Amino acid sequence: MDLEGVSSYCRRNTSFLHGCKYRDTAVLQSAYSKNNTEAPSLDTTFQPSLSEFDPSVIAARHLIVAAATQLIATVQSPVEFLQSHAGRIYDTVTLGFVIDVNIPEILNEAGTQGLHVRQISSITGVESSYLARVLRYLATRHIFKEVSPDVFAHNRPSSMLIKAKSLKAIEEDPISRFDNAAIPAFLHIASDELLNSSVPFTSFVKNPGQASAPFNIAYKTSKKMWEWMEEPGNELSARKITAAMKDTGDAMYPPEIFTSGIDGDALKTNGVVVDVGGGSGLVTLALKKVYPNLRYVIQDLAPTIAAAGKVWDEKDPEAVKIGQVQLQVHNFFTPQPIKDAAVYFLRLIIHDWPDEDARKILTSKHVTEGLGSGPSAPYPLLPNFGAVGAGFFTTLDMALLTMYNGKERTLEEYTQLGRESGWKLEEVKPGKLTAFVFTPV
Ligand SMILES: C[S@@+](CC[C@H](N)C(=O)[O-])C[C@H]1O[C@@H](n2cnc3c(N)ncnc32)[C@H](O)[C@@H]1O
Repeated sequence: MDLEGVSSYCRRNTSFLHGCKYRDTAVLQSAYSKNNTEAPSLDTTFQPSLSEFDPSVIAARHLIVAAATQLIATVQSPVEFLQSHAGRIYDTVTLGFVIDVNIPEILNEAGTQGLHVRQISSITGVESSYLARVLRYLATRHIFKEVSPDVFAHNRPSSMLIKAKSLKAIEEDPISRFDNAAIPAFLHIASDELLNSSVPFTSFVKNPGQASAPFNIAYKTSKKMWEWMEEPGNELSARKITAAMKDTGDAMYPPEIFTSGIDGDALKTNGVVVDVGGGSGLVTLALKKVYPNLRYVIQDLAPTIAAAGKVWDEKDPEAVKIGQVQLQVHNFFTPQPIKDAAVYFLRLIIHDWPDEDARKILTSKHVTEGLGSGPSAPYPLLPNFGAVGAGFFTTLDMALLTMYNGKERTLEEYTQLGRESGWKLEEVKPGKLTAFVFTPV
């Protein structure tokens, strides 16, 4: 069913919700045609276009999804509604499985006519009846489509599961299979490290004194996940997490959300920006494009800095060669070696840690980023747009609790954290990722 079909179906069947009405789907359609791109269709693979970041598209999309989700919660039998929620664990499990056995790449190479499960079985070595059941579970939830009985092909959401390498390259070098494939890496982590760590969730929350986080109970380690990743045997986890962090930003967010976090033009030429816990330097890449007169230091733990070196060799080797960008091994619980930086930029760092550790990290930093905020949805929708608005951040909040006993913080919580560590909250720059600007007290 195309967009107009969904819209007219909704109009015919309910007059209840503000969001799921013709106006919003019409806004979507006109925004796509303004950008000369096709409005989304479930039947075609995802083609990124400018329209994805068009503010009117984002606003209309949020309203439609918030309305549709609320409509389901309202009209579905509460028993069925809860049952379907309890079963969502299998969304995680089946997504992890298809990614693990490279089905997205196999179907990509098969093309639009799709492939019978028997043929998928001969490539993966997985029994075809299991494949049919898993793929049907996902196709029933609009991930992949069953083009004829037992024949599956890609659709719009499933096309995002395709990794960045061919099947042959993946088979030749399995450890690198998630490199440059942020979304598959993220979903695989969800079905593996995150799912394992979620088993002791209830036990931890009832008795938080027993370990640092649910992750530590599940993996029988006292190390934080970042240190655990460095142990022999955990190389694939480390590669996946680096991959998931590296490009999630590129795929999900426009670069302005980083660059608007600092007023780089107001800083002195050659002023230093320290990208603390910078991973592969995604933030620095975006900042350097917009503020080329500044110098940058990307700090992280040794294995991540080694991986970052490879990324910069590919993306901007000159910047490292001339010293404009420096990659530095630094543990942020030890004293900051760069004393006179203009800005210490922390993205997605503080939320990984409980308050006590967050206070230790915040000894010499100026900018951090946290919870998204934006306009409220109209009545009768949930003001935070429910699953589509605050939804991702509440999921992230649970994942952070599970992996590190970290948390997404509110403005008040950030203000308090700053106050307790000698920093005054100067400014809040709203956006998809809100930037909180702190200066020393
Ligand atoms: C959630 S990622 C954020 C990466 C990056 N700031 C970004 O926004 O893409 C957290 C980063 O913190 C790093 N990290 C964890 N513990 C650290 C420590 N003790 N010292 C320095 N970096 C650390 C991890 O290696 C990882 O790259």
